[in-house]
Amino acid sequence: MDTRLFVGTPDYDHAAAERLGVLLVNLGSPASPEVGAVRRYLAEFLSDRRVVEGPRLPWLLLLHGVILRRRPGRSARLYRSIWTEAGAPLLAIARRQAEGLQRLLDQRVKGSVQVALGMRYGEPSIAQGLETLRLANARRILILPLYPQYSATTIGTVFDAAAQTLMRWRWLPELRLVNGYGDEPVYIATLADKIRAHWSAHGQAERLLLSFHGIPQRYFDQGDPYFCQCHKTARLLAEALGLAEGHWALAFQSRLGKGEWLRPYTDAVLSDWARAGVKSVQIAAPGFAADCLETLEELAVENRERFIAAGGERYEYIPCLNDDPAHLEMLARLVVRHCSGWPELTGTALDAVGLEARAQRARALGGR
Ligand SMILES: C=CC1=C(C)c2cc3[nH]c(cc4nc(cc5[nH]c(cc1n2)c(C)c5CCC(=O)O)C(CCC(=O)O)=C4C)c(C)c3C=C
Ligand SMILES: [Fe+2]
Ligand SMILES: [Fe+2]
Repeated sequence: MDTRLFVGTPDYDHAAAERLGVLLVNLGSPASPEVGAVRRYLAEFLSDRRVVEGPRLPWLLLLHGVILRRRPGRSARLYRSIWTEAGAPLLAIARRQAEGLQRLLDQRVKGSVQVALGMRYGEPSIAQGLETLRLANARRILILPLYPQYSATTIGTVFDAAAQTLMRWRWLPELRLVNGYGDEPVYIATLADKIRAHWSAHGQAERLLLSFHGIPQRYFDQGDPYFCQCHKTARLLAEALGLAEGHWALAFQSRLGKGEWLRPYTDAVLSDWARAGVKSVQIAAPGFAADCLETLEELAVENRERFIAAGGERYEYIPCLNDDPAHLEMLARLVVRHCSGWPELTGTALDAVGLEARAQRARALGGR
């Protein structure tokens, strides 16, 4: 453990090149699909006040007395069903995203950018990612949470964790935080291309369901913009795909506990559709940048069973953008736009890409 009050670099090399740091962040996964590791992960996740608000003491008693005794067993079984040779899918994909983004930026910025990975829960942590950037002499840092829509439960808590580390740095970097990108024309276009490619390969189902992770309804009532941002992403995507009203819907998945969460619920919509005679559906998750337990198990397996049991016949899950080249290109463009004006980009080919992306955005917004 570092016992210094503030972490500094007394042997700083004044001749060393300054770099631009990009901290790519996602939620994180347990270290292994075993019950103990899942319990540690859930304990960290569900102790986060941004995730579970409300009176502290009753919640901690419930969490440690009941939830952390029961849930890890069930969650571990589900994690085992999706675990890969490279580990948890979310983390394995995040590593490939970070490597791919580094490659793309290297081609264009000639080594002055360092990409690091930080997971909000588990490892590599946000503190470890920031330390990598500090040691790389990143004097400017862009934090890029891989959450297209803002919620206090996701991007809010990423900021908290980064701030907690930076509070101990003697020499702070310049900082920027990407606060969601779910309405960026380049994001919508990349998603639309992915869905159209699926249609070309498999044909189009009767309906498309756009499923987002839910949050408790009362967070929305108290001002969390997540619900509205999900609706905006879904509307823009449906428009880009030319989908008529009635051929698509938005729903929220992954609720936890007995309280009200954002509606409509994904599982209920699928059952209603099947009972109403809809035979084929495709389902995509535009709120997830990488496949994970919530998509690979809940969407691809659990909800399929529900739809078929209720009378549906054809159910296809369309994977997330993951490390698709088009996704990495989109992320590179996002980095460039958000780092606009920072010295590492000035006068480079990337700056030109940034200007073009801004012009594209202005055209898209002007057209609506
Ligand atoms: C009160 C609980 C939870 C809130 C609020 C919440 C919001 C939220 N989560 C994501 C993205 C992901 N969540 C994932 C797993 C997951 N989520 C919760 C609880 C809340 N999430 C739990 C307990 C779990 C763990 C799995 C389980 O036991 O069910 C994941 C997948 C992680 C993985 O390892 O694959 C993601 C991704 C968002 C975007 C969000 C709010 C907008
Ligand atoms: Fe979650
Ligand atoms: Fe789930």
